[in-house]
Formats: sequence, C-alpha cells, structure tokens
Amino acid sequence: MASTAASPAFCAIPKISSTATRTATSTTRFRLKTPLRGLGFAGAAADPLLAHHVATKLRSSKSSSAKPVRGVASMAKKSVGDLTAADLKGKKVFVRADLNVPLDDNQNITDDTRIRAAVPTIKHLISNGAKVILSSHLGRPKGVTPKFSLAPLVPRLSQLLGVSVVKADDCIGPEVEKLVASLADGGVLLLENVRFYKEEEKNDPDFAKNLASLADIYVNDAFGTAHRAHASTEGVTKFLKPSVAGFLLQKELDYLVGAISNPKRPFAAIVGGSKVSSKIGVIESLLEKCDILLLGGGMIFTFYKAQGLSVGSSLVEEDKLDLATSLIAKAKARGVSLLLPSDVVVADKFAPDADSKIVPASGIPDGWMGLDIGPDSIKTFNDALETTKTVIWNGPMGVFEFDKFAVGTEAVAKKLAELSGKGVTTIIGGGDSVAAVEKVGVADVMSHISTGGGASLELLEGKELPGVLALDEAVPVAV
Ligand SMILES: Nc1ncnc2c1ncn2[C@@H]1O[C@H](COP(=O)(O)OP(=O)(O)OP(=O)(O)O)[C@@H](O)[C@H]1O
Ligand SMILES: O=C(O)[C@H](O)COP(=O)(O)O
Repeated sequence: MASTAASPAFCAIPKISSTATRTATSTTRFRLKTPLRGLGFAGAAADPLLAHHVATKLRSSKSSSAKPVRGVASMAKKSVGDLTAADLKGKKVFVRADLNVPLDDNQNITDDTRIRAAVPTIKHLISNGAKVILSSHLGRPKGVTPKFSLAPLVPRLSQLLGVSVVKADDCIGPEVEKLVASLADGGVLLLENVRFYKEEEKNDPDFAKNLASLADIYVNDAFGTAHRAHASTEGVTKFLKPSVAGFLLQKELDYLVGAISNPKRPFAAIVGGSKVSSKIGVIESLLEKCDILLLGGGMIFTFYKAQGLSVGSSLVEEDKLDLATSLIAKAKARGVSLLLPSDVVVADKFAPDADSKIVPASGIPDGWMGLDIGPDSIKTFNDALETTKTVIWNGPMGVFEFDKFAVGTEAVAKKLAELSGKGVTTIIGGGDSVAAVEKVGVADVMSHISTGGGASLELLEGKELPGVLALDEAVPVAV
C-alpha cells in the first residue's frame, strides 16, 4: 500500500480535540536485559540495540500450553466467592498463587505487587475459617536452589494478611503433612517453591496427586502462571474438587477477556514493544475487536520499511515486511483506524547519552536509529485516545529504560491516567507497560493492571489458559 511520505497514519482519526500531554522526565532506572547476539537489523553498527532485542526475545521464549480461544463463555468458572463459611470452615484449601516476585541480591522483595494481589483470596479464606495451604513457584530453578526459596516472602505475607504465616521446607511429604495437620482454622502455611521438583513443570500426575492429597479444596489464583499446564496449576485439579478460581484470576479474566470482548466503544488498543514478530497474535486478535489501533515501539520501523520509507539503522525485521503490509490491509478492511507515529526521536547510537533529534517518519537519516515516538505523534495519539471509552495498552512506545527516550511511553501512561479519571476503562496488559505506568506513578488510577506477562499476552492473543480451563464451570444462573 502506498503512503504519503510525510504522514504514515493510515486511517482518519475519529475526533481531534485535546492538547498533547508532555511528561516530565523521570529518574527511575531500568536494567537492560542481558547482552546477546544474533538478530537481523537495518544498518551495520547496531550492536547494543541488537543485544537488547535478542535478550527481549529470549525473555519471553518459554513455550506455553495455551490453546486458541473457544469463546469467553468457556472462561466462566466457579469462584472462591461462591464458597461460604459453611463450605470453608475447618477445610484445608490449597491455594496456588503466583508469588514470583523480584528479589534483589540480599533477598529483599523489590516489587510486592503479586503478593498484594494474592491477599483478597487468602483473606476471604481465612475469615471463613479455612486452613490455607499456599503454594507458588519463584523463578525457574533447576532442582532445589536456596536463592529461589519462598522464605523471604514470609514477613511481607504475614504483615499483609495479619496472621503469622508458617513456612514449610518442602511442598510435599510427611513433614508438610504434619504442618498441615497442625494448622488452626484461619491459619496459613506457605509451601516451599513448587518448582524445586522437576515434576511440577512436567505436570507429573503422581506429583499432582501428592499436592492434592494435602487439601480438600483447590483455588487457583495464579493468573501469571495460568498459561502453564503444570502440576500445581492444572494437574492438581484432576484430584481435587471443587477446583475454583481466586478473585485475582477472575479479575484478570474479567478485564483481559470480558472488557475486551464486549468493550464500551470506541475501543482503542495501543501496542508497542520491540518486535512485530512477538506481537503478531496480539495485533491480529485486537484488530478483530478494536476501533482504533495505535502502534509504537521498535516494531514501527518494520511497518515504515514495508511502506517504502528509509529507517536508518532502526530495528527492522526484514522477514516481517509482508506481514506488516498485510496487517495494514487487514485494519483497512475491518475499518480500524491504524495510526503509526508521524515523527520519531532518532539517536546516533543505542545508549542513554546518545545524541538525539526529532525527525518526521519519512526523514530518518542514514546511521540514525528511532528510539521513541516524537511530539507530533504524541499529540495525534492523545487526540485519538480522547474519543475512547475503553483502552488496552501493551508494550512501550520507545526505549523507556533510557530517560531520554521514555517521553512517548510516559505520555501514553499519563494520558491513560487522565482518561481513567474521566471514566474510561483503562487496561494495562502486562510486561513493560506496567513498569512504565509504575515509573510515572499512575498505576493506582488505572482500571486494571495485569499481574501476568506471558499469561496476559496469550489471553490478548485469544488463547485459553490451561490453568483456567481446568477449573470447575460456574453454575449457570437462570434468567
Ligand atoms: N524504537 C525502539 N527500538 C528498540 N527497542 C525498543 C524500541 N521501542 C521499544 N523498545 C524496547 O522494547 C522492549 C519491550 O518490548 P516487549 O516486546 O518485551 O514489550 P512488552 O510486551 O511490554 O514486554 P513483555 O514481553 O515483558 O510483556 C523494551 O525493552 C524497549 O526498550
Ligand atoms: O513471571 C511470570 O511471568 C510468571 O510467574 C510465570 O513464570 P514462568 O514464565 O517462569 O513460567
């Protein structure tokens, strides 16, 4: 498809009204991912950029067991909220949470979001007299690895729950059984990292049966791990009934499936991040549902190049040029307003202190790489977002880890916060966009911030998650 060189915005913006929101530069630092080698880029001397993106690719490369979606109805699961004191008093409840939180070198928790997100379900169980057997993984250990122990989580969990959490040194076996037997009603026992057993990730039926034998009821609240068919997320449900969804899992599904399947319109999707290849499924799925699609991040240069523009030494996936063209065509055919940035911030190297300048999308000089969207694009995006009633955002607009190239990403975060205040449903779909929203300090005002990285991406791609599928169906309500 041909585009005008000056403005590769492919469809009309529905309404133009607001003024652009520019953001203050934050000093928060982000750690870039491990330098590695091996992807194809436009331009020759782009090694740090190359390293950055290969690392990004590997970070999300673990294969999952999620299947293409069969419909929202199949996600309607029985809830822990359906269980009353009569069901729970004195009962042993196995709660699988995702307490996979980041720890620093001294084993201090650097972000307790996932622990806080697990609290409502556990408190509901405690207050109804259940004995809570809490399970999680931490990291990707190969066998028993002390630095991946869940022990550092005990003080914060105890503080948030208002009970003294007991910690087991294992997750199955006689010692654990003794601790379970001595649990008081309303007590909480935290099992050791379930991934210390290789049988967990293999979804070994005997291991799942051992876990199940500890309890009377199963609750899955581990949204961030629901795309994994592991023993504690999927296998255990074959041996333990009822198997129900926790409050966090439900909330994630309500927003990432419910609000998107049946959105208040206009519905805008903002997709960024490094590569179009890692977001194909998300873009294709959202194109079926949204009215406006805003694209940013490293992937835009593949779209530019597909349109015949020069991209200097920006990130480009040469083998995805046809795909970019076909996504543009698909958007047009569906009547979706697909907006690409009309200007970009280019840098002379991939570094926080690079020389930079703002150029039109059609004017990226040789030897320069685009690392952020420019001010005109921010204004255009803000104007387009002004019209919306539902917005979902996944992936940063630029290399936001470098303050100099964080302006576009922070502007989107601020705009969404403003819209949230006006009643727009704002959903942050996991990954780096969550980090950006937190960096700007507007996390609390968003309608929903997903606790899942891979799990949220797979839901947005329209897949069903094995950890959800395995739960008991909700009883249909007669109308
Ligand atoms: N113009 C650009 N050039 C190079 N890299 C970019 C550019 N814009 C954004 N990025 C990088 O994209 C990375 C995020 O991409 P990714 O695809 O992982 O997004 P995400 O979906 O938010 O994250 P996750 O995979 O954790 O869910 C960031 O590290 C950021 O630096
Ligand atoms: O951090 C996550 O995305 C979840 O805890 C899942 O972890 P995993 O990718 O190691 O399965």
